[in-house]
Amino acid sequence: MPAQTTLWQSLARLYPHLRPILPRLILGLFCALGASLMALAIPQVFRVLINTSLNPGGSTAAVWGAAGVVLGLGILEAGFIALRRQFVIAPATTVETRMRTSFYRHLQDLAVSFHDRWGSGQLLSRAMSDLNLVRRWMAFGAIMLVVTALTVVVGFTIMLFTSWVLALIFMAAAVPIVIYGYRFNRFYRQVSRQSQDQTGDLATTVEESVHGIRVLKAFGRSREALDSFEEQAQELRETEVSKANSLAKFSLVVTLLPEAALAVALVVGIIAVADGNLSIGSLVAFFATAAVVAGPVEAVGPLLSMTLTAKTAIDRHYEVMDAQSSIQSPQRPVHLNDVRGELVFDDVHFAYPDTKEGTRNLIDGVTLCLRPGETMALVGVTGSGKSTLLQLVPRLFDVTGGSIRIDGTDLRQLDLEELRTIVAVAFEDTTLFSSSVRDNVLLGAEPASSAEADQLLAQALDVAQADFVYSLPEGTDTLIGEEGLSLSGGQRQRVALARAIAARPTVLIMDDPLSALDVRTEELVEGRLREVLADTTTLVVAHRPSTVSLADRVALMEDGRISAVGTHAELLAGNDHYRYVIASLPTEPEDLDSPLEDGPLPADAADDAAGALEAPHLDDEEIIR
Ligand SMILES: Nc1ncnc2c1ncn2[C@@H]1O[C@H](COP(=O)(O)OP(=O)(O)OP(=O)(O)O)[C@@H](O)[C@H]1O
Repeated sequence: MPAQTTLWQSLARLYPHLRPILPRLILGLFCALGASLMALAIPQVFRVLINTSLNPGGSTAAVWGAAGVVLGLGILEAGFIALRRQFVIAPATTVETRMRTSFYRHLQDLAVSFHDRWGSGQLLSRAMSDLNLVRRWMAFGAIMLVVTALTVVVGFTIMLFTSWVLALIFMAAAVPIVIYGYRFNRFYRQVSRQSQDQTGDLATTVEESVHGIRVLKAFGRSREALDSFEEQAQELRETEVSKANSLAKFSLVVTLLPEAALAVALVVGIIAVADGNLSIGSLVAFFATAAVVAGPVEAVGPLLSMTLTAKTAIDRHYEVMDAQSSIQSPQRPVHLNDVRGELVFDDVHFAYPDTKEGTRNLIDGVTLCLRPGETMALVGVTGSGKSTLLQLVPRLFDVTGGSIRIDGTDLRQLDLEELRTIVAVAFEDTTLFSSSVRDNVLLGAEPASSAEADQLLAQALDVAQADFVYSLPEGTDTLIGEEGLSLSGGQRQRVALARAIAARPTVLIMDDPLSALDVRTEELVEGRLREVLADTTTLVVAHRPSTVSLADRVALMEDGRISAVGTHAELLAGNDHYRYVIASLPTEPEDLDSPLEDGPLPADAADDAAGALEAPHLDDEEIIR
């Protein structure tokens, strides 16, 4: 539940963003005020004109003079309005862009656990529509609210001096408006918050459906998805209708009551003129001023609603901006020179934040040592926490107990950016960005020159067996579409693997990144990886015996710990649980789409598990380190 704040507290949070543009906003305010004063001055010209020049014996020249003054005032009013726009629009869009950029930067900094909790649509609507609302309020709402208030005060003062009796009648209408406005404010704040949250939920639904369109179509669930979307859209519609109704009622009260008061004032005014207590010119000036004041009074409803919506948008913005990243660089980071790549897990414990109390930690005392340059496969039954353990290395999550060290230094002592240069990750679920193959592959690389970039790109694509990119329409410059949807699963995996390789990491973390490759391509990739990344320490989650057999050693994960470490052959020979896990792994790739997919399976890969059974037997105790 978000913390409740008052309108002023919420608006005050904008001050740091507004400070740099304050002079221009103030100039804009003066211009808006100038425009209002010009409008208010026009009735005074009428008063003078009617009371003097239109009387018998009045001069025609005075009428022309008055007309000229009215025209001049009108031109000045229009000029002030144009200047107001000039002063405020550009700086307000600058503030909007800056706020949006800092919002995006903050999203990048926030830990994965934050993104696990928040729907993407909620973040999207905060980044786009909420900041748009804030900008419109800054550029128009805030200024007009001040100008409206001042115009009403100045206008009412003029009306008071013109005829205090009529002015008090007009003023009487303000009492019920203020009372009703208080109720409107409370209701409208709630409903506008609800509507903005529902918009975010709806955006999440659209995002998920577009992302999962293949699954929806394949399972024939498009109809159900549409029904659920319609239901959400309907809820949003109802909220919007109740928002609009509440604003319409408030606007009605704000318009009707002053009009009714003016009707009463007209009767009283005419009687006063008939009795000789008020001049005709003053009566005309009073009503002309009332007409000028009526505009701002009627605008109070929409302006108030705009302000309340902006308040909600500011609150929603700061709910994200106030979230602290639980994973940060230390104040005084340790810098590692010449990293060798020894990776040590020392009694590592971890539980996800939403884990029920009293449940055993998912990672419950993992102790493991990877020597520099070693390739270690991580094996375990599904759900045993292998992927979770890998995510602790680049600090996507932090350990809740124990430590992970690179070359003897706790990861938490390293600068995050430096850590993520040392460690590169290739996930099974590959995310490619909407840009060229080249940009995707070189995402984590820091080449010194474009020639080096070309070389890195070619080498990474070669190692990942991703030569297919050269036959794409624009070669490596081909845009691979939103999240690489235009590529097949295996192609995407190879581009993502090339990305990890191009980063030239000292420690490479791979979460079953070759699952979509056929065994022979996988073997080729592994072979080339060994050559190119001979000094790279690699920890790879393996779901196939073929991947396992290519590793120097294998670590077996069981009940949140590493229960055995050894070569594939050693473990097969001496560990029942390992044999059980290996037997349950699929031997076939999930997606045969490589250029070599039609080739025969190499005999050694096919016979892998069986052949290894003949390996010598070793005790678990003997092989664990
Ligand atoms: N972000 C998360 N928040 C909460 N729980 C999670 C999260 N990610 C995974 N889990 C839970 O942690 C457990 C281990 O998941 P993990 O993906 O690490 O297992 P795994 O051994 O890699 O499984 P598999 O072999 O099927 O990929 C699962 O029960 C899963 O539901």
